[in-house]
Amino acid sequence: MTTSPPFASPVAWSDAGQHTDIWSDLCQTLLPPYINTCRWFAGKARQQTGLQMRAVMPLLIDAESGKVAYLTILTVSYADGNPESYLLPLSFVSDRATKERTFGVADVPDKGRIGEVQLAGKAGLLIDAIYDERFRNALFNAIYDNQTMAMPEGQIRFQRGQGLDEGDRSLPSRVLPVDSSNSAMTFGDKYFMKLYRKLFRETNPEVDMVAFLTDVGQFTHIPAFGGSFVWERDGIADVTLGMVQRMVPNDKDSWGQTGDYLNDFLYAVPQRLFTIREDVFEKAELLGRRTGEMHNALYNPTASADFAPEPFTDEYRTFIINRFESLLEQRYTLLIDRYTELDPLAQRLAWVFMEAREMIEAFINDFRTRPLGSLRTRIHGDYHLGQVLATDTDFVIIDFEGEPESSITDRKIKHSPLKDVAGMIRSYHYAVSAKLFNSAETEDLDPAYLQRVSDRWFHLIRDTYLDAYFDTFGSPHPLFRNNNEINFLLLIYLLEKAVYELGYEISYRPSWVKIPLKGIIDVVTEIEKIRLSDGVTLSPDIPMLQKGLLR
Ligand SMILES: Nc1ncnc2c1ncn2[C@@H]1O[C@H](COP(=O)(O)OP(=O)(O)O)[C@@H](O)[C@H]1O
Ligand SMILES: O=P(O)(O)O[C@H]1O[C@H](CO)[C@@H](O[C@H]2O[C@H](CO)[C@@H](O)[C@H](O)[C@H]2O)[C@H](O)[C@H]1O
Repeated sequence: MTTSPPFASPVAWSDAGQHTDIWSDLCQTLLPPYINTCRWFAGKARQQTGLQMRAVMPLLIDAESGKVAYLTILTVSYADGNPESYLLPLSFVSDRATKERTFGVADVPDKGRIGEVQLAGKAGLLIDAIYDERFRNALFNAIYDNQTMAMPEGQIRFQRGQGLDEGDRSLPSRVLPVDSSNSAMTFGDKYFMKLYRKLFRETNPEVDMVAFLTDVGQFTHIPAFGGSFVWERDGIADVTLGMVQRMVPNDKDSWGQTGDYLNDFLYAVPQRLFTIREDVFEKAELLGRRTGEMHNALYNPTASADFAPEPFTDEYRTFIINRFESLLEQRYTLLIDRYTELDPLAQRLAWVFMEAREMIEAFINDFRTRPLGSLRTRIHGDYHLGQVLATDTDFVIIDFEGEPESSITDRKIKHSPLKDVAGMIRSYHYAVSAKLFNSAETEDLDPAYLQRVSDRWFHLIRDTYLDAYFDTFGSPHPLFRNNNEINFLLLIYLLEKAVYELGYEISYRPSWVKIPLKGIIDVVTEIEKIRLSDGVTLSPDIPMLQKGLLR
């Protein structure tokens, strides 16, 4: 990624920390196009109105040469809604470094290249510093050494956790080639470091969830905690910048493992054979059990207020209803804006969703008054197959950061654990839909046949997962009052998750939009069944689901 002519400034890279001009110039030139290519930048689908440099924090990355990188915080403003802040670490690699055969331009992959720059007459490349090994090492060693670094504003506190072993300083590192909401690095293939991209003025929930699950819940199916680094300022809430965990040796996550199993399934589909290997059921059962154990560990009536279980209060109901309404509003607006870019099937599904608006709103409204005796606790919050690493014989659950779209305060709200269960059920639905509807093997098959087969696979795996999950609680359990409440809450959370996913896919993977749309329509079909058998709950003047539009 290059620009021509290169960005030029009379200021040398090592002095740039004191010069605000260079940063405001970069915010007008190289940085906006760059961040719009990054997977971690969530504002791509929104109308951006400006980019400002909020903070510039120097970090010494090479003591001998005095080289620095900068941890910068960018604030992006939008035509609608609140601004967002992102962490972008920056490093400068001079052309000369390449000639001297030290770390150089050629070592930086395309996705890390921000643009060519000329600083105080020195030509080189401005890069995302995670691609500079010296920067990665500086972060890791600062955690190992429990350093505190004074910054122009406040300080960065690096804190080592129990999972980081003595002697493991200065390990070789690399950036993991995963495309996700944050950036992932490994050290000595023994430690995993996550650099948070979207920042909030609050401790990241991942840090307190992992601490609670390890110290109080004694839950062992998460990676051991290796430390964190946090930006601290007087009188302002801390901002978590990154975290280290033990690396879990795994071939793939459960999304990849389920995808492999689905390949076997897929090859038999054109021959009209329905075959699911016993291993697939065993894995779904084991995952149901591990999910139940995680929720048992999070259910602790004697825990401090942050984690103690709570009933379904009016305040919570209002929170869910308001969130649902604003999610729906945003999603309908996004769908209308992007409608012409959708493929024909997605367009038909989008119509059914739009026609179902009144029914969905009436269902959500029912949540306001329905008596609920179940309880709420802290939960994972963004639970799906990609958040579960598959080891040889078991599972390890990762990424307790919560939903990337929500504020940190909202991510700490207690929910029924069924919200996580709904997340995993949605994920099984995603896995089979993505495989059957996006593969060459099934391209020529009748879509109605594919849909039947896909639904059958999904229902069998979902029920296996659910049975194993509920078995871990024994019966009855204070978290779940009765089956009626379980069914109602699952529907609410399934619908909420699918509506959330719709926005996620429009922003990140438009060709996948039909998967959450189908998920929404399936839940609305279930709601309609309730409505037909219970004329009292929902008003009869609301139109029925317009499935005819799918033809
Ligand atoms: N402790 C770990 N050990 C090994 N790999 C991990 C570990 N934690 C995360 N990963 C890998 O990094 C990817 C991204 O991590 P995740 O926590 O999901 O980040 P994000 O918040 O960006 O979604 C995961 O999908 C997984 O492949
Ligand atoms: O893992 P993240 O915290 O970045 O979560 C976000 O990205 C997920 C995709 O990577 C997204 O998950 C959706 O797609 C998955 C398949 O790729 C599927 O298994 C999930 O069920 C579906 O929700 C997640 O919603 C988003 O928050």
